[in-house]
Amino acid sequence: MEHAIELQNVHKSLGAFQLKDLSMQVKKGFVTGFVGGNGAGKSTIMKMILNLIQPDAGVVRVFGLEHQQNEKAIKEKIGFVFNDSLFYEDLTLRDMKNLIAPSYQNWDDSSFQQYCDRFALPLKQPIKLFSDGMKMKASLAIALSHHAELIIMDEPTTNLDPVFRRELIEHLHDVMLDENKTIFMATHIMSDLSSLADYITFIDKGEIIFSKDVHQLEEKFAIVRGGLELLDRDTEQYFLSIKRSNSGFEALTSDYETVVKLFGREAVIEKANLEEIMYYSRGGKSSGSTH
Ligand SMILES: Nc1ncnc2c1ncn2[C@@H]1O[C@H](COP(=O)(O)OP(=O)(O)OP(=O)(O)O)[C@@H](O)[C@H]1O
Repeated sequence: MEHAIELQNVHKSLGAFQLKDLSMQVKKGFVTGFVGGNGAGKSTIMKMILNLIQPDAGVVRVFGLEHQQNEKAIKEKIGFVFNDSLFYEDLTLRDMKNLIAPSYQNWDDSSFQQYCDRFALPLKQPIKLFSDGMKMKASLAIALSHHAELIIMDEPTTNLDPVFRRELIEHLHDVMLDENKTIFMATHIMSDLSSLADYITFIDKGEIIFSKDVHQLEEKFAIVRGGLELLDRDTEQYFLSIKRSNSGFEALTSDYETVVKLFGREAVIEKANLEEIMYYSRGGKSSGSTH
């Protein structure tokens, strides 16, 4: 299957921060949530996908194409929505649209009009009078109006109140139902992803810890709590990370069924939610045994 995004053996140094030999893929036609703590490297990777920064080594492909030879073609295929407003805020949305539209071959004015109606965006008001939620919707309307196949969103819901957040997520649902798009979205708000995302890619300190199907995460990942006497070389292999204390251990497994068979009632085993999976995965391999 052709991937919407592919990073292969990418290296990048930014001050003290490094991406070392990073490889990842984003599946075409699905929503992938990109999660990880502050400074994990999400924006850096998104900027590389948009060709705003370049890797020191390695390859970035968008729909199989590399930026160097296909800058214009890739630009047509990507729409981006960032947390910070990228507009000249003294302009009206109509003026802003008139400024942006000529740079896209596939710009579709009637589609833009439809999204502005759907998102209740006023065209004749200066953008500085828009709320954060309206600015976000305006970015999305522009991203969708040049028929971008890939929508990249960097924390689109961070500044939004719960009502606007839900509305935006519903619009994204509609976009996925209506059209054959790929959405790659960085966020810290896990509840946004549980209803929207098909896949989750988790990055920590510049390292991809996992990239998995949401259902697989829900079905297979669990938190196990028990006494230290349950841990030995055999049992530890079923855990991705283990936190030990005087009163016992807490561990993350990606093999719920086997661990239930192994420990039965000797341990407390509960399915893990996304936040717990991230919390226990943090630090990756250094925080405990791996398999
Ligand atoms: N131009 C730069 N010069 C030096 N360091 C940089 C530069 N740009 C980013 N960094 C560093 O790279 C690291 C990764 O930053 P990045 O913005 O990609 O993280 P993030 O996962 O998007 O974080 P957040 O969730 O807080 O937005 C951070 O430690 C940041 O300080």
